[in-house]
Amino acid sequence: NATNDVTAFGTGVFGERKRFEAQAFDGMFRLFDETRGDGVVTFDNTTGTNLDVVSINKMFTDGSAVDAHANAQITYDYYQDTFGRNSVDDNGQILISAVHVGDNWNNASWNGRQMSYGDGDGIRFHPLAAGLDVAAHEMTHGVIQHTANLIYRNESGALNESFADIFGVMVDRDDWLIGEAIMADGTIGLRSMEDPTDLIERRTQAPYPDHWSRRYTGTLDNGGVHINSSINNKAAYLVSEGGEHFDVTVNGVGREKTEQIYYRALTLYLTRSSDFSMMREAAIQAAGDLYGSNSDAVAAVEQAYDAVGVY
Ligand SMILES: O=C(O)[C@H](CCc1ccccc1)CC1(C(=O)N[C@@H](Cc2c[nH]c3ccccc23)C(=O)O)CCCC1
Ligand SMILES: [Zn+2]
Repeated sequence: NATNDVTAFGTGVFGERKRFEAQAFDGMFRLFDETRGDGVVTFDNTTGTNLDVVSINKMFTDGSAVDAHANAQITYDYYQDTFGRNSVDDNGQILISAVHVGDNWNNASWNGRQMSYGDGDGIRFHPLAAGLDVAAHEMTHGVIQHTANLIYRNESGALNESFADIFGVMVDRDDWLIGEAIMADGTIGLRSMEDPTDLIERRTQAPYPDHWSRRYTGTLDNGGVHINSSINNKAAYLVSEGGEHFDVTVNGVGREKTEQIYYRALTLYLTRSSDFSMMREAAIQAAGDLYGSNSDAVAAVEQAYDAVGVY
């Protein structure tokens, strides 16, 4: 209840000071924020008791816990402020984050109920909770689950992954890279929406594709869900920023219109089995609904999907 809500402080993985809502209880403090929906809660997976991360005072020193908690709050606020959505289910579902999952685990995940973050091995990855775009990526899987619920394999799965990347970079607004803050191996990020072929995908050791003709057609990674997502990522980038791609010129319409177009397509028009071609139609329809059927936005969407070879 409101009386226990406190403002607490902490230092993130990279030492930056943060301030966030937490809760006082039994003379201690815990990473449980009751001011957002039914709550934002963060726990340390190593304690095994599913207890929220606690502190004897208002200063939290577990960097992963501080970052996971603050990033979940930022992502909650993004969905509320940008789309009027109250958490992953639009009904205030509690946002749970677990940190220090696995043994130097070089990954993160959404398991249908919570976000989980590995500490990374310090060679390939820093603690993944430090990535705001990672938290937003994981929470967006929760949003997708409660909306189009795109099947997690082949083209529908690549769209699932692409939406998670799109809203990942929209929350962490500074660039079009996923994971730029958490790479320990000197690469610029995990994936680039601006130039997918700048980076190599780990399983196939191939550059991420930036055109449908370069799609992965194998069975690894559930049919390349983290690989072919880059085709739709490039299209979304072009809708927003514009550019010349495979001899097609796209006149971008900016991040504000792009995030509204993709959110409307995801929540109103896509279904579990939607493929890339349906993604094109859904984005055209959403852009038309929002900005008019003869708008720059509709033109940008058509040009962008032409540019990546999706019709
Ligand atoms: O949410 C997701 O799609 C990814 C979840 C992966 C997963 C799936 C099932 C069970 C456990 C983990 C996690 C992220 C991801 O894109 N992982 C990629 C890339 C990757 C990260 N660490 C790796 C280590 C080895 C190979 C690939 C990877 C993957 O798992 O493919 C998202 C943002 C950053 C990490
Ligand atoms: Zn994902």
